[in-house]
Amino acid sequence: MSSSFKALGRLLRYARGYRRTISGAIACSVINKLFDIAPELLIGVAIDVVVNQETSFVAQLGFESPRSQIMMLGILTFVIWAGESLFEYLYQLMWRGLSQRLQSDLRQDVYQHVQQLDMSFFESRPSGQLVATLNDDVNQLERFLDGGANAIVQVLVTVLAIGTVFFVLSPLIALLAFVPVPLIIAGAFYFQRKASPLYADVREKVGVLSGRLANNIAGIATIKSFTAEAREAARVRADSEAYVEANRRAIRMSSAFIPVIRMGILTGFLATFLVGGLQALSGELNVGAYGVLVFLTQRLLWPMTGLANVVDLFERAMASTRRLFNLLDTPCQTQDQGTQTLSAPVRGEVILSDVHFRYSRTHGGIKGVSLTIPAGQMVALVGTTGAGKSTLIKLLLRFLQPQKGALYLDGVPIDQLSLHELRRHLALVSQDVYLFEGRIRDNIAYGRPEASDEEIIRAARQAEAWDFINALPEGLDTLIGERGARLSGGQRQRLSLARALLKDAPVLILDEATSAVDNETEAAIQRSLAHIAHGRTVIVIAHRLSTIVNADNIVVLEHGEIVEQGDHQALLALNGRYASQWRVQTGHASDVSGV
Ligand SMILES: Nc1ncnc2c1ncn2[C@@H]1O[C@H](COP(=O)(O)OP(=O)(O)OP(=O)(O)O)[C@@H](O)[C@H]1O
Repeated sequence: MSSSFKALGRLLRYARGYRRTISGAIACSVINKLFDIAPELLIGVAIDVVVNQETSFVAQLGFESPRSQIMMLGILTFVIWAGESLFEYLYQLMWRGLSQRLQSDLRQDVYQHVQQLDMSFFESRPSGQLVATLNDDVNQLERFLDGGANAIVQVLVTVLAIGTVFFVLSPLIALLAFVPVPLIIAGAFYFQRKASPLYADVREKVGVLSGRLANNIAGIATIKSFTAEAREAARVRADSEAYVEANRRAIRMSSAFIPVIRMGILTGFLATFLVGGLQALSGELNVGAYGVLVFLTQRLLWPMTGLANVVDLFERAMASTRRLFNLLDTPCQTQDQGTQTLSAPVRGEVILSDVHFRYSRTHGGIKGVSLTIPAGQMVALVGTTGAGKSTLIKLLLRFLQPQKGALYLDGVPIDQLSLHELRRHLALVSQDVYLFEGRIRDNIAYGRPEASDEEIIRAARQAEAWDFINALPEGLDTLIGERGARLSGGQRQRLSLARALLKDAPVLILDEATSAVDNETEAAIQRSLAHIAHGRTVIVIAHRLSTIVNADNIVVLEHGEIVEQGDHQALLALNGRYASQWRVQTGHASDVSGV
């Protein structure tokens, strides 16, 4: 329970900027509720007018004739109903407006924070879970603010306002009618305490389910090719059932609440009804006051049945709020505090000095790599799978932080540069090409949205992508589908190369750009490599050694360490791991130990 109020406190602090709207919304809810219970008072006053006529309560206010008293009550009734409607309109407008603003702010803030988080954060959880938090959890909060917040305010006003009327009219009956109130409130909090972990569980389960769905839809080709549909359907069923079960436990708890509350209400109502009736009969209590008390007991106690729903909404919303703030509180390991800038023109010299990095989960990584890549050179990283090639690239991009050693760009330690300053000088064609849904033009221009068509076409030509783009009926305006689904693998590779080239960074990094493509694309990339290497530093991770024979330096990695380096001829002459792998790949295999 306390954690829910903590979450609420946090939410209120977050919503500081909306303090005026919140106060306005609360004020409108309060006024609306006061108007809402006023007609019951008027009924009592009307009964009093009819029974007591010239000696009635209204007569004492100066309206002597019973007719003028009734007319006055009619006008008052009109004003009260009109006021109630007006303030209902206003509080709806304010609460809903607030809910829209807050949900949008929170979603944007959480998204912006999540975007800054380290790659390891994304590797350690299913993306669907994040999407669930950004969508479902934000929506829960919206639902609470749309209705729940107003309901809480109005229940409080009801108790206070009706309580005051009761004590004025008959303190004895007030006591009797109010006996169930603490019980009901205690019951609501008891229920809330029990329900809280159940709702946390519901949110958890929905996250798992969304994660599974998103993963499966993304991996649908794999599922189909392994004919694993039945197995996946069973897993989705299990997750979906777990969600149903978690909800069922929460529902069982919330459903028990209302019948219990109703019995409490009955006690209060009966007490007012019987004791008040007897007092009215004996003349101790005014008939009108008796009417008011009987009506108001209902108005007091019935809304409390709604308390269960409100607490329900509140709990769900606070479970979601906690998840959102947890994301917002997730610290970013990669410090972006560098303030140095590189002096122009950036040459693109990269130096690694005794760099160590170990992944905590797999103990893979790199150990003590020192390497100088002079500006303008092409360096190839080769080595067996898992040797640490991609890890080196991630360290250079500062997706990872070295545990020891340092990396330099143009002589400046890269952690002294802001991430923006560092990354704008590095262009990456990554292992898994990611294209965005949209037009070819926007994908190529992703790094420089302001690029002209001429520049886009030049980059496409350099990446040997222009021929196929030009052959498409809609050319650069062709929509390529999610992740570029309407293009071939080779075309996707070429587009991502064009995208990197258009960025025109002094350092170009190609991570296995040639391993997953057809021979023609490989040849095309090889041709463009020779062309694009001109005037910039190129770091290539290659599996096909034929693509990098012209590299200035070929670095062979094994188990995270450099074991050989030199140009193609030098490495062949060394007759070590590179030479043996070269023989395997060119068909002169006498030794099959892989590089
Ligand atoms: N995110 C990660 N978390 C934990 N361990 C990792 C992670 N990424 C890579 N590793 C481990 O670190 C080692 C080096 O991986 P890396 O991806 O750098 O190899 P690579 O040389 O690029 O391999 P490949 O050529 O197959 O892509 C491997 O043993 C791998 O299991």
